[in-house]
Amino acid sequence: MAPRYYTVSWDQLHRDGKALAWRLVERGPWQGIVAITRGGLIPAAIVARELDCRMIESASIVTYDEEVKGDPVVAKPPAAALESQGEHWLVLDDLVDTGTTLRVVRNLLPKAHYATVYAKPAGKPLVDTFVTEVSQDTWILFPWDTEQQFVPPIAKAAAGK
Ligand SMILES: O=P(O)(O)OC[C@H]1O[C@H](OP(=O)(O)OP(=O)(O)O)[C@H](O)[C@@H]1O
Ligand code: HPA
Ligand SMILES: [Mg+2]
Repeated sequence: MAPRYYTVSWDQLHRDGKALAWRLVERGPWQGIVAITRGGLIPAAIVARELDCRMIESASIVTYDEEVKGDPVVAKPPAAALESQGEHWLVLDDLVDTGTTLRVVRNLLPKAHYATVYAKPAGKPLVDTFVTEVSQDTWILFPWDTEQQFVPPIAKAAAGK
């Protein structure tokens, strides 16, 4: 398990998604957006709203079971973007970590533009545009993977109560 966590709230994700849209608007116009499910779906909705884009395709690459990594499998190819090899399409994901997922999609859509909200160093060469970098040993906690819960006061935690 990764020793550090970077917790992202819904508000922060919305702000960071809009910051990504600002960077992408000047690179358009885009034929459409390919959202990499499932993590890319919410950033894709935020960016699509800001870029006034209504053509949304999806690609499903299954790699992780919670925090355990396996071999990537294309569970659903981005059919609408395949013919043009992704030219003028924007591929969106929530983050790039090792780059395994984007490497698979890049093989399918070599001419697309690749964007993520967050990026770790090993995955950076695979992404064209991102907003925030975190260290490789940080696990990003997204709002859909977490919930708020009670935390005891510091004094009680320190006393082991
Ligand atoms: O750069 P990588 O090492 O490939 O890791 C990044 C990918 O891992 C996560 O998806 P995951 O496979 O967990 O599926 P999910 O989006 O359905 O949660 C994340 O949403 C990225 O798509
Ligand atoms: O840091 C991460 N957070 C959430 N999902 C992930 N999938 C790969 N890396 C991560
Ligand atoms: Mg994902």
